[in-house]
Amino acid sequence: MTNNQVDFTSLPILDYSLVHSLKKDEFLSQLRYTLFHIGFLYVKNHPIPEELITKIKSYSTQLFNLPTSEKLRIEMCNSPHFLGYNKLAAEKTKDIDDQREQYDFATETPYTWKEGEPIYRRLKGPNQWPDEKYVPGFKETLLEYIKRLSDFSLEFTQLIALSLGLPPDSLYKFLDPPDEHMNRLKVVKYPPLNELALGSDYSAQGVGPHKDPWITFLLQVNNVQGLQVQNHKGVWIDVPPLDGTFVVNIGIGIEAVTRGVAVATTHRVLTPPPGSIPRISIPFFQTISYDAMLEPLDVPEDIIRQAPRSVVSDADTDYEERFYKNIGNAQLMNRLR
Ligand SMILES: O=C(O)CCC(=O)C(=O)O
Ligand SMILES: [Fe+2]
Repeated sequence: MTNNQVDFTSLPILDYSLVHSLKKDEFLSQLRYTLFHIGFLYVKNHPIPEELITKIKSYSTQLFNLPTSEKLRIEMCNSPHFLGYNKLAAEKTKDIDDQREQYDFATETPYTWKEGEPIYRRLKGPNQWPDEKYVPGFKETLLEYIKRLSDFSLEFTQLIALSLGLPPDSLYKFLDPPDEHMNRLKVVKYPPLNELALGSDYSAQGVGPHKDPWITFLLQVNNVQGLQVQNHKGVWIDVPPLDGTFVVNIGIGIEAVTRGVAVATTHRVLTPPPGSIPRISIPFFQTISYDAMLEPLDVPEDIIRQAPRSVVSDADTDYEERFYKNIGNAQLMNRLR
């Protein structure tokens, strides 16, 4: 650990209203500190309308009450784009089942892959939607939510660039052009331990330790705790749900292109304790272009000098190695495991 390494025991709460005020520099300096030392933050007074969030929260609960036949009709295994429903424990982290049930959705995108193109481009294509008779208005509302989060996340990447002394649109070159940019989102349910039928297996994981690919904006839907991030000593720190906030976190792609100055932090989700209601969350992933090359940006020397490094992590590093080599293939392989 270098001298200027600062550890953390909770996450900062950044006030987005400063961004459109005379105090923008104050926001940028708090953001820079957070990127150097934590890579995870809450943001309050963000631009996503509260009525939209209330609707999305309500739909997210309804999705898990759909008839099983309807869930299975839109199962992810039908989709070459890895969109749709996944049963409990269909995914793994570090070879251990993740005890969560989920739907993956994305910006509605046509399927344009042709024979001869890289196979990972098949990841792009349309959603599988539940029948509107079960969730009237869901499709329109979710697409509106994805659009708003897409705009917010683009603005946020400008702030990251500015805080690191870079031109505001520096990170855009790693994204697809706006008319082809497909962002992804999951609606996730983590049942409590007593509903998992794992006997006395108290090692159940909601999601195992990992880092995200690029940048994530997480909505914690209800008041059930479970998300934790790993600080520099390797200690797991709780990230409790806070009303009116998103949790934002930096992934390995942004860490790579900022020369390690913005840190990607390992996180996990614990299974809720016996007797708890299920935890529901909605992570939105701004998606790096599958064709992107992770060439490092020209971060000014004085910024690089200020940034500490050396972090303890329980995340799976194989994924990172694959990711650096070929982003499209890494994303695809991550799905096929
Ligand atoms: O559900 C959460 O709180 C976080 C989930 C997560 O880390 C992920 O899906 O990458
Ligand atoms: Fe994550």
